[in-house]
Amino acid sequence: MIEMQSVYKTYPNGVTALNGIDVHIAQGEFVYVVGPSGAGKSTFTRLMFREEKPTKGTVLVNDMNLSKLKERKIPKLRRQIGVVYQDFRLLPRLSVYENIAFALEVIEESPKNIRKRVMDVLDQVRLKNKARFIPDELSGGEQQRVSIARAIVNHPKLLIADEPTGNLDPETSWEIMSILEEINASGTTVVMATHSKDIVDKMRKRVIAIEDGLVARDEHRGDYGYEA
Ligand SMILES: Nc1ncnc2c1ncn2[C@@H]1O[C@H](COP(=O)(O)OP(=O)(O)OP(=O)(O)O)[C@@H](O)[C@H]1O
Repeated sequence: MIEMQSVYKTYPNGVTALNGIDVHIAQGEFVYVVGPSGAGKSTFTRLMFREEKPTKGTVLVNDMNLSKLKERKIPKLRRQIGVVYQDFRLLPRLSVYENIAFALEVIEESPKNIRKRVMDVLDQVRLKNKARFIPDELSGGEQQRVSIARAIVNHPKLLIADEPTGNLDPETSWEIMSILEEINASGTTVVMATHSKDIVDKMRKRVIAIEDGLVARDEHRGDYGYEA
């Protein structure tokens, strides 16, 4: 599902964030990406949905070669990938329902399908009763659940989460993790960058550690490996 071969990324300001990454992630895996601040974790995940382009090397996602992907093909790639950020990134003036429906309206789904899909994902993230609320009326954990619902409403094969629990307290973080686990159990590949030792050590999944732009460790049922 994701293949990186000798991937380098140097930003225009001269900072080299990735320094020769080789990684293979199979469909259905759950992968934590860990490592010190500034090690290249976000850059690594941003390459997967063509938010960034590699300076050198090959990035394949769902059999698409992202190094060669034409601009006009990017929407097709993004429809297969859901992305969740630390800061939720919801549209503040739209309701919960509208924030999620928006992702389907842009791909011209029928109104009937949109309604069904939005209500299904709201059920999945346990927020059906808050469909009419606006983001400001929700707790941080609820906002993150809306952003997860928005990310999965299209049935993506891949869900990328960049520190999804970074702004949340431990209890709320566990709610988010149980939802991500359910999504993964239904067959979606999940790649999650995190600084949470607690979560990584308890959930025991594949751990890819990035240090200085290189894969320093890649273990199945790995641990966080750094001090909290
Ligand atoms: N858009 C950008 N332009 C220039 N340099 C960048 C950009 N994004 C990241 N960098 C630099 O690339 C390096 C890797 O950053 P990245 O955000 O990938 O690390 P990270 O491991 O995700 O860090 P953190 O855990 O703090 O989020 C850092 O030195 C950072 O300053």
